[in-house]
Amino acid sequence: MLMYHSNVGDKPNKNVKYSLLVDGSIRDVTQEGRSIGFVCCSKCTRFKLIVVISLIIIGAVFVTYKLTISFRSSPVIESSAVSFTQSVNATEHFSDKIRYKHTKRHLPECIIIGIRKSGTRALLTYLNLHPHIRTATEEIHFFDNDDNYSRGLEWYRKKMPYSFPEEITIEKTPAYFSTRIVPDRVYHMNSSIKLLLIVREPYERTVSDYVQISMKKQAKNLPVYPFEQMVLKKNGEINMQYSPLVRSVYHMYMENWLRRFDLKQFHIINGDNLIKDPYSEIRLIEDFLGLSHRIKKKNFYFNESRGFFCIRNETRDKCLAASKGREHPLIDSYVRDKLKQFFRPFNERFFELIQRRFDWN
Ligand SMILES: Nc1ncnc2c1ncn2[C@@H]1O[C@H](COP(=O)(O)OS(=O)(=O)O)[C@@H](OP(=O)(O)O)[C@H]1O
Repeated sequence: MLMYHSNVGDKPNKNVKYSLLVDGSIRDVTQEGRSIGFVCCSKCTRFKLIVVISLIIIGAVFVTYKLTISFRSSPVIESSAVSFTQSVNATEHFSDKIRYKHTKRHLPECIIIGIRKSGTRALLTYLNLHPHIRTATEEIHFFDNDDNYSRGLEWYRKKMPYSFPEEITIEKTPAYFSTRIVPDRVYHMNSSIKLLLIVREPYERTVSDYVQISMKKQAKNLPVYPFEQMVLKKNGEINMQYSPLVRSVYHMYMENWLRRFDLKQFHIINGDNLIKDPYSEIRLIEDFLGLSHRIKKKNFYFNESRGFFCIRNETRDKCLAASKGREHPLIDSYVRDKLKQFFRPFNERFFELIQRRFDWN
């Protein structure tokens, strides 16, 4: 039904305020909307015809727009049905299972390459709040695992969530940062990819890595030794064979990545700050990815019992799994100071490489 101001008829009827186009004819109505009869189309002026045609075009554009929106909001459940409760508790899995029309699986345009135990899961979970970011739920280990890599890029692509072309797909596998072959392989896939690297104070990260490995050993009934015994040799020297410690010597790995990629392709996230102030770190990432600021302060709330930030939006309220934010053992202060001292020159080298400092030293 289309309305416009009317002046039809030989003798203007004061009651007539508008005419409606009904089935190709024009019907006059009063301002109150009462119909007072049909007026023959042949009396239409050229002006009125232009107005009618314009309104039809506007209507057609509006209908097309509405149809586009409805395409996007009518998901197709791809595999097993997921209940609403599941969707709230495990939204990342949920987004993997539903497929919106006009979406495809895309190779990632951005990868979280590490560093292990620096908050990579929290980072991915937070970024998943953004309406233009799609994240792969699992760590895919494509570039660091020879078997997976030999399956080819098509295998990798199929591990990605469905996304619209304008959305950014992100995968995280923290082992990428410390695996020598990975930069070459990533470069081969996409030399202009964006890389997110989250780092944490190296001593804290080492302890976190130790705790993770100890828990896994415990679960397999394997013996677990104190941290101090693992990081120091019997003669008191630092045990450079201990992998959680070696993984905190960031500059070695960074040098390897910078052989392939320009520093501009990296955004480095302060993992210690992500714990304290996730919102400000996420804003910087939105800028780096060229996205509008859609993740808001209100999406984060501090959960007292967890001692960490959790997230919420209209559909979900989520804290990370209990395996994130584990209690750390109390470490002998002599060993702690010795390790911090040990990391100092390596940290300096890392700061030089990334042209930025953290307050670790
Ligand atoms: N919001 C929130 N909730 C819980 N935990 C948080 C959060 N933000 C950052 N962190 C820190 O993330 C640390 C685990 O890092 P990763 O996710 O990179 O670990 S992993 O490499 O994927 O295993 C984890 O380390 P630990 O404290 O040693 O468990 C946390 O300190």
